[in-house]
Amino acid sequence: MRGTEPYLVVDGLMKHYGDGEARVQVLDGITTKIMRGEVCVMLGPSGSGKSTFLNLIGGLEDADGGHVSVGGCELTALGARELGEYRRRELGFVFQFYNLVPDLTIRENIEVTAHLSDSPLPLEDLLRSLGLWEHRDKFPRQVSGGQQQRCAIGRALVKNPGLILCDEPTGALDYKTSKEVLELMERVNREYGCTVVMVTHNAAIAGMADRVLRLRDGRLVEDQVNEAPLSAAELDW
Ligand SMILES: Nc1ncnc2c1ncn2[C@@H]1O[C@H](COP(=O)(O)OP(=O)(O)OP(=O)(O)O)[C@@H](O)[C@H]1O
Repeated sequence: MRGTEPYLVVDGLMKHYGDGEARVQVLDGITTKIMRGEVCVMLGPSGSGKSTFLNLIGGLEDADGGHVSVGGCELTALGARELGEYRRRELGFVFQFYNLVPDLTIRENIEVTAHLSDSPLPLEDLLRSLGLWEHRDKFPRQVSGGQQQRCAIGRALVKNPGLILCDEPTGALDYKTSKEVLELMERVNREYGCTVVMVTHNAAIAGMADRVLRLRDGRLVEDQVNEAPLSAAELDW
């Protein structure tokens, strides 16, 4: 559901780790513009810098050079406190291994982040929409991996964020459950209008993207708009 307004603007983004012989240039001048409401899929081999890219956009790490702006807010100019506020207001994160709190129920895992928002989505509607209503009082260990990932998506979404960053969201799931989670992400994007940036090893997932980015050795070797994305249900691998 791509709009026409640039939402995530990345210009000449640089990041390295280590010094001297141990120095690794992880991101080497990334420049792209992602429109509001786009589903953007980033592909690239292991070690190409995908997670680092997400961490910089998510304000979890500092860049060495270049600029990132999200919804008109220049991240590289923000201090630690303002970055925390940016994450709270604008961002939802979804990880490969769900990262749920084991001692909280499914409902409570989502409720915790709802409290961080000034305008959270209604919890009951969200639990029903995620297919988690009947599991709401269970603990994460009592539900399947797919249900745990649905809960993690709910936790990211309940804040009603502008941007959802997903790092290998289907990496730990089987084929059928992966498709269900991707269909949920598609619905979330359509219904709530949030921009989605999804990092994955699975090239087939690029079929549902409005924009495909491909990283190799810290450089963007592809930045392509997909004029006719497939629905998540049509993906196959
Ligand atoms: N905190 C760190 N300190 C030192 N090197 C790091 C650090 N984080 C990442 N790296 C290195 O940066 C490079 C890119 O890592 P990154 O995790 O961004 O790649 P990736 O494309 O997400 O890989 P994968 O698909 O395996 O998750 C790798 O060579 C990695 O070893």
